[in-house]
Amino acid sequence: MDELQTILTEAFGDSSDSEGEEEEQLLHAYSAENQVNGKALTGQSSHSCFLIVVAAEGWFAESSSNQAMRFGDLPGWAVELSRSIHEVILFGSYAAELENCEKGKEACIFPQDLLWREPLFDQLIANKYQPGEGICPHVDLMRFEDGIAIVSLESSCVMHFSRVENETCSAQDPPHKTPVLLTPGCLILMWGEARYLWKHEINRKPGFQIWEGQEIDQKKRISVTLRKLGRTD
Ligand SMILES: O=C(O)CCC(=O)C(=O)O
Ligand SMILES: [Fe+2]
Repeated sequence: MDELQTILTEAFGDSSDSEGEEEEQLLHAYSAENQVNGKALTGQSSHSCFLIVVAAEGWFAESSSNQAMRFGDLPGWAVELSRSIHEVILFGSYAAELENCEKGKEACIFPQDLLWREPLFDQLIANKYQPGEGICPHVDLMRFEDGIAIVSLESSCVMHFSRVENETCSAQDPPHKTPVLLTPGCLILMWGEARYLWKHEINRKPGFQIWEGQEIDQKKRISVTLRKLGRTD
């Protein structure tokens, strides 16, 4: 097994051993609210692999650089990452189905048509945020297809989701925001309503990163977002 595979296996587990207990512990399907189809699948503690590969790419070597993008052929590690996300979704869907079956609910972590498209992702963006820096409320550009994955690294933070139609809210009537806790190594999957009808944001200014009544200490944070460009024909 090559080094990259070892690193990815540490982060996501060995998908070939789908009956292993390790994998069972590996994934904790997490969803903030049922109406938000953004799910986070939390891997084991080790997410240093992505930091290693991001460093190896030489991205962020300059303190002034805080964003790197790739279109089309993704670097090998991102292809591996896409594969791991695919495996995680397959396993997570199975686990969610079992759980929801008992509750008589429908389960879908990521739609099958998106999961099996080729390639799963062909655009990558890595963002580096210093403490206090975040991202304003937005819906990702329509040039990207449905089905977006974000891997959140280093600092924990809270991502807030708010309905698009809340745009007209006044200062007296601020939009309702649904918080989702992102711990290091979290995978966020945005599709359907969560991708098109909800804005997402990370406000890391003091007073906004509250989880269970506690302000989360904000450190440097890196995220890796994977998307697929829409067809132009
Ligand atoms: O940094 C993040 O987790 C979010 C990134 C994001 O929303 C974007 O690049 O569109
Ligand atoms: Fe986004």
